[in-house]
Amino acid sequence: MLIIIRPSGEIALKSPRSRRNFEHTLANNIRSIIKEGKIWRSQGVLFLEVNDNNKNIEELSKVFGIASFSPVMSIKSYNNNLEDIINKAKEVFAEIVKGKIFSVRAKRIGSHNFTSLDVQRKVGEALYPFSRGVNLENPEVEVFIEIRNDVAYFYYKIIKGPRGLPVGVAGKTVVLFSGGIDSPVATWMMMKRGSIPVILNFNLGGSVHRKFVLEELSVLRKWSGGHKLKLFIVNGTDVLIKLSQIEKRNRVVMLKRVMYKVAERLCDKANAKSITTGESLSQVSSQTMTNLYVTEYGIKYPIFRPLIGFDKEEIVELARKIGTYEYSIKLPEYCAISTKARTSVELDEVLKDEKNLNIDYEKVLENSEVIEI
Ligand SMILES: Nc1ncnc2c1ncn2[C@@H]1O[C@H](COP(=O)(O)OP(=O)(O)OP(=O)(O)O)[C@@H](O)[C@H]1O
Repeated sequence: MLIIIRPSGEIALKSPRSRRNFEHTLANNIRSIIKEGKIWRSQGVLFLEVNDNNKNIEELSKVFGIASFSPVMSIKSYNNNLEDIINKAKEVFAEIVKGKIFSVRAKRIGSHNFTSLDVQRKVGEALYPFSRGVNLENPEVEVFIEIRNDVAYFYYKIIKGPRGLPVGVAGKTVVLFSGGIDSPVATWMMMKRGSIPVILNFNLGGSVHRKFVLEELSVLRKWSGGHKLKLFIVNGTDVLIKLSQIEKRNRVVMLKRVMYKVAERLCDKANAKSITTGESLSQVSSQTMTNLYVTEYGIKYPIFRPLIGFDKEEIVELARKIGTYEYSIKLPEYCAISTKARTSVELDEVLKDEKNLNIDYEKVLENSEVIEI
């Protein structure tokens, strides 16, 4: 089976060098998902040749960097002969247009002694007797012919990809991953922009928490362009016990600060250049602008919050589409940390608490469980 894969529109807008790199990463990602066959680049698209029974093809709709793809039939070296194209079109499409109102769409790259309009008209005429008529604006089925130099491709299915950029082109980010609804969506958004997530979870609910995090990550793994996901699980209850030494009103922001600080150490270790969270402005009291300012004060890496402007309904909609929602909602409430924060903590107080607590972030990270998914 031959498949034509169209990269996201924005890849085509890059400089020739970046475009080549992006397409190359996309091809590698596809290769590691499809696991067999041949893949090659040609004039802005990728071609993939695989066994007809390859079930992994469906996974292409989750590969970032793909705008769409189509299984195609092709004829080679037809010597600029429109008759050959018409005959092949009849062979491929007669059954598809049978009893239906249809339209033919044709595109061309290269020099030929006919135009795309000629192809549409002639193939339309040839298919007409099999059909119920032609309607260019509102057909029941569309059939496509794409002529690229001396090869003509025929297809009738355009399957959408998720667009975005191939995972791997944008470097690594450490994601603070709670297992709630938001952070899996934030992880997905960063992968959509080409970043490889390194997952950091503070376990606050023992084996139940661990189980849901792993399940959500196995869903996200389907969107990772074949890249393995590395998960670091920190013992969050140990941290909570330490935090019982400070005033209740500062604990939630302090816990978040500990998370950011450990994430900072993990960035150093994993060569990641940013931290990502699932925070959305003012969603809960720990996510007010003041509290976010205090939480991230002095952190040396940029903090990305891809959901900052989203409301909960929008996030839920995305979580459903991604497939993590059904696991996130089962995560018990005790794993949510933000319910009892003051909306505006004092930076000086928190910095003083931090000094007194004197947590060894390096050690916290060293003691984490590391899993590769
Ligand atoms: N246990 C945790 N381990 C790692 N990161 C966490 C943890 N709890 C919270 N975070 C990070 O802080 C962000 C905000 O968490 P918070 O509990 O305040 O809000 P939330 O809306 O419930 O987020 P989520 O739905 O992702 O749990 C999370 O999106 C995540 O990035």
